[in-house]
Amino acid sequence: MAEENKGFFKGLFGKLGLGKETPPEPEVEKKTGAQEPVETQSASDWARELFQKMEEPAAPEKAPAPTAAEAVAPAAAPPGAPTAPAEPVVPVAPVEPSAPVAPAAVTPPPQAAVVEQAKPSFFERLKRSLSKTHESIVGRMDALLLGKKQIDTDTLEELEEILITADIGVKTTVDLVRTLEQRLKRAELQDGAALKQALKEEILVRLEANSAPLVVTDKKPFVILVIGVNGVGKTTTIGKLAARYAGEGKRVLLAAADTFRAAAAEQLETWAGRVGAEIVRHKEGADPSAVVFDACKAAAARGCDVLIIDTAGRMHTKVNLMEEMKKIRRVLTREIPDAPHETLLVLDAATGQNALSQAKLFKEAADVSGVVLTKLDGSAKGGIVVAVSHEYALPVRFIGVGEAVEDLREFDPAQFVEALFQ
Ligand SMILES: Nc1nc2c(ncn2[C@@H]2O[C@H](COP(=O)(O)OP(=O)(O)OP(=O)(O)O)[C@@H](O)[C@H]2O)c(=O)[nH]1
Repeated sequence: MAEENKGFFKGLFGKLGLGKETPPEPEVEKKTGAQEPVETQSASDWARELFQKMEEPAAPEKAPAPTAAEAVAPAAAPPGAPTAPAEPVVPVAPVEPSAPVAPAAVTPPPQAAVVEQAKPSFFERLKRSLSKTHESIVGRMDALLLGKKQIDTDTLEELEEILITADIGVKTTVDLVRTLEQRLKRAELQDGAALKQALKEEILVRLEANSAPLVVTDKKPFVILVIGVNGVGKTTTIGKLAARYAGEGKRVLLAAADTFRAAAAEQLETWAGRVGAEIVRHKEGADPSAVVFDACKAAAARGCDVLIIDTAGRMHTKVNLMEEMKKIRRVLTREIPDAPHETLLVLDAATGQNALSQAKLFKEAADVSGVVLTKLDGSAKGGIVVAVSHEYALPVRFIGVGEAVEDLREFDPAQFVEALFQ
């Protein structure tokens, strides 16, 4: 399913005109959700159903067997799919058109087998996503400890090197190793197993110290400003968040303030239609602040619960970034005095140290209040989660482990560490 989606996404959102930065032109056309209504009801019902399923506790062992409908319902249609999600289709044996068939004659599909293959628990998927990171930390640690009778300071020095090269970050690694040295002095690290357990505990302590979920309060609208350089997965993350909140029954409005690229607004519009959200967008090249202004007005007029603002990620220098952010915030606070309620920085975990540099730049320039780490799936650089959280004291709100809508999950430090070490 993920592979299928990948191909679909690539085809649909190919980077048309990427890097093409046209100068802002006077705003000519405006398009809002009001002018082009979306089938809000059915799509949000679909999102609600999906997220109800997602919020079932992730069992490390085995997921409970879903119902017959779940067994055949599509997990997530790719963006661009019809707005109204398809009804679950229960496959039945083909019949002759003229031959009347009694209902009892319909043979149910072999559900259990389909379900087991189609729906691994989120923990299982997380574990799979972190397998390369597991290899780069735990795998190398196992090789280091192989045949070692006792743990000494040399072992910890070698562990230090492993952690630094696994993108845990220099500052966090030094802090971790110092703590392990103290535990060694207290004779707490008798063997390799004790060292591994101690490292796991210390990583968890550091993740938990800065961990906090994103709480969407009843402020109307609750404004989430989404920032990050281009290509990290901002738009996709916004789509997934919109699906989450629409699934909770909230009225969601998206603001397409990434006006540099027409495809960005189109991509967002596709997500809006798909998950039952509304959208405010202007023409390519329009002033992002004008989009924000219109979106604030629309959100207030329509009584929206959540307003999510997509921004362009082409602000390469700190000065540019600060100027652009100041402008957007000025417009925002004029309309909604305490907004944004969350400034969410999206980072691509696969970029490792680069993501860490972005966290530094954006934290200094843009008042970040939470982080989303995307593309943990298949990356060996998952250690960056620990570095971002500990080094910059930024709460990781969500992690992305794939392109599908259910692949964005609230960050749970204990679950993350467990999946990493298992
Ligand atoms: N494997 C994987 N791919 C992801 C994840 N999140 C986003 N992507 C993919 O990353 C690519 C870029 O995502 P976008 O949402 O377009 O990124 P963006 O930051 O909005 O990019 P611009 O619009 O160019 O600024 C898309 O192909 C997404 O499907 C994730 O968690 N895992």
